[in-house]
Amino acid sequence: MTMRLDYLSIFPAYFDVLDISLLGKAAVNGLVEVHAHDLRDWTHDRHRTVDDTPCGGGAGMVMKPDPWGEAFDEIIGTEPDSSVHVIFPSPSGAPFTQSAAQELSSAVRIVFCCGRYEGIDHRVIDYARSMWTVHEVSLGDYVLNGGEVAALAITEAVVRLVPGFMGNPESLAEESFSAGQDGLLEYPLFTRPVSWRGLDVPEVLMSGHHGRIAKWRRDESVRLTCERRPDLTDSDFGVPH
Ligand SMILES: Nc1nc2cc(Br)ccc2s1
Repeated sequence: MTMRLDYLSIFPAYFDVLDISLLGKAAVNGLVEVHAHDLRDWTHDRHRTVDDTPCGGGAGMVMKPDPWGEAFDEIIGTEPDSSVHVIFPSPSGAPFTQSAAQELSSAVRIVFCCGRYEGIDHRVIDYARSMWTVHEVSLGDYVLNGGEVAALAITEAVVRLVPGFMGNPESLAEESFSAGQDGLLEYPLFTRPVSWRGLDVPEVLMSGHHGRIAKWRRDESVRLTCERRPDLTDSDFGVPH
């Protein structure tokens, strides 16, 4: 099954980067198909205008609905289809999570709508909700200049979970937030040399005692999660299962 990814943006060149590294390889072996589109291709005036002043006043500009609607008609179609996932990165979106990435990794089509300026006319999102499965998502409590960087981050989080993408899918099981980690942060990692600039690999990791190593790793994951992400902990984490 090939996952088709479309990107609508006034800066489609942001997505040239998807031709390199693992993502490029996935495209080559047919796992994903990437299409970036310039929203201005659906304007009809000499200046290829995509924005206008906000109704009700206020600073900045808002993206006009017309180009988005015409782009949707051509890229996605005019019939409702809940199997199409349309993602609007937005500072006011719901936090994007690893479980959302996991769910999206089985999608057949994902369309990223990258806003600029102060944002997109809300009717575009309302229209999209009437047609497809829409996700308004945020990557964190900070504001970017547009949705493109967020779309790239979401793409990477999703595509790496597509079956067949990662050479060694076992490595996914032990990552932060993965189910295999019980949603805990990943433990610290070490490799050779055993001693480096006066800093040594924890002895337990060199002991060859798998039970002790597993316990050390679990304890470190719980410690890190409690320290850095108390929002992820619940009363159970303190007590190893
Ligand atoms: N954190 C985020 N900031 C922004 C800004 C714009 Br403009 C569009 C999308 C996003 S996602």
